[in-house]
Amino acid sequence: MSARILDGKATAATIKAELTQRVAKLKEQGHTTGLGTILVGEDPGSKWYVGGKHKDCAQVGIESIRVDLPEDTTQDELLAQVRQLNENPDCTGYIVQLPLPKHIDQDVILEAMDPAKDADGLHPMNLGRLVANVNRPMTSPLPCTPLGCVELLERHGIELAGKHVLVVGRGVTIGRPVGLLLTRREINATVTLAHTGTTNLPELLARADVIIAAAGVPHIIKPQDVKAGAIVLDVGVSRVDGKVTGDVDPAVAEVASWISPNPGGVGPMTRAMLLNNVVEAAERNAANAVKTSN
Ligand SMILES: Nc1nc(=O)c2c([nH]1)NC[C@@H]1CN(c3ccc(C(=O)N[C@@H](CCC(=O)O)C(=O)O)cc3)C=[N+]21
Repeated sequence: MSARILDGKATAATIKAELTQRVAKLKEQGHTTGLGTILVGEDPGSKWYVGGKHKDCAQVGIESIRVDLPEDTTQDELLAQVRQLNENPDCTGYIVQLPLPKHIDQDVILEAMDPAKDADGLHPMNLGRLVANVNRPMTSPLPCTPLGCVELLERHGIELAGKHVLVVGRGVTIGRPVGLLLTRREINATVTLAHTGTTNLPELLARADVIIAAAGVPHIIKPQDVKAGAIVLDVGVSRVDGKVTGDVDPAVAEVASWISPNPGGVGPMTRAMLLNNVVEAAERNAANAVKTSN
């Protein structure tokens, strides 16, 4: 048996086509949609990601504002840039590319962002809203990678209600928030969160209906670890000999029913969901403008 492919690249292209329409509609109504990025330092991987986000914006008609700062930027200088984007009316949403240099406190920067412009969904206010809201529709930005995982499964017709999902990895961008999203009432999955302190990972892996591998350890998930017919999302990104390498051994495709490739799976979906967050923020602004003018 060979698993079917959760094609993130193709799905992201479909989503981008839909977003293009929504951006055009906003434009007709006189609203511009703009994404800002702040990059600190010279890391080639981070530069490549940021460059990709600007290309994505150009494709869907979103304006983009790029702020690149030197590695030795102080925390106060970065805060000043954050405040500028908070005030800039052409910037509908923005991200501060992570990780930041060690001399800058990431939490201080994230907390200084306007939560309404937080395109990554990582501001503590927005993470808190995700914790607090179980039933009601979410009206605040959600973290892009968890959203990308959910959207990738939904658009392949995969139902998550009642399924046992094992998340491997407890990072703030995916591991911790994805469980909050999957246990919302409208999705109704059951979630286990495993991490480096977990003592029975083999047992948990063997039982899982869905595995979300987000540990950032190359090929830690092996075919013998996985239940026959499991659905496997490969989220981890490492570089081995310069090549993008996921957390999932490609041989897992012989055992799983569905698998997301890496590259070509969750990565492109993360980028599409960033655009989605910016467009949703612009749509909320447009709706609020109508309310206040009435
Ligand atoms: N504030 C912030 N927001 C982020 O969303 C954020 C971040 N910081 N820091 C770094 C991580 C990583 N990340 C990826 C996005 C897209 C791909 C992606 O599209 N990858 C392609 C190509 C991979 C390649 O060839 O290098 C793929 O999977 O097919 C991967 C990784 C976003 N991140």
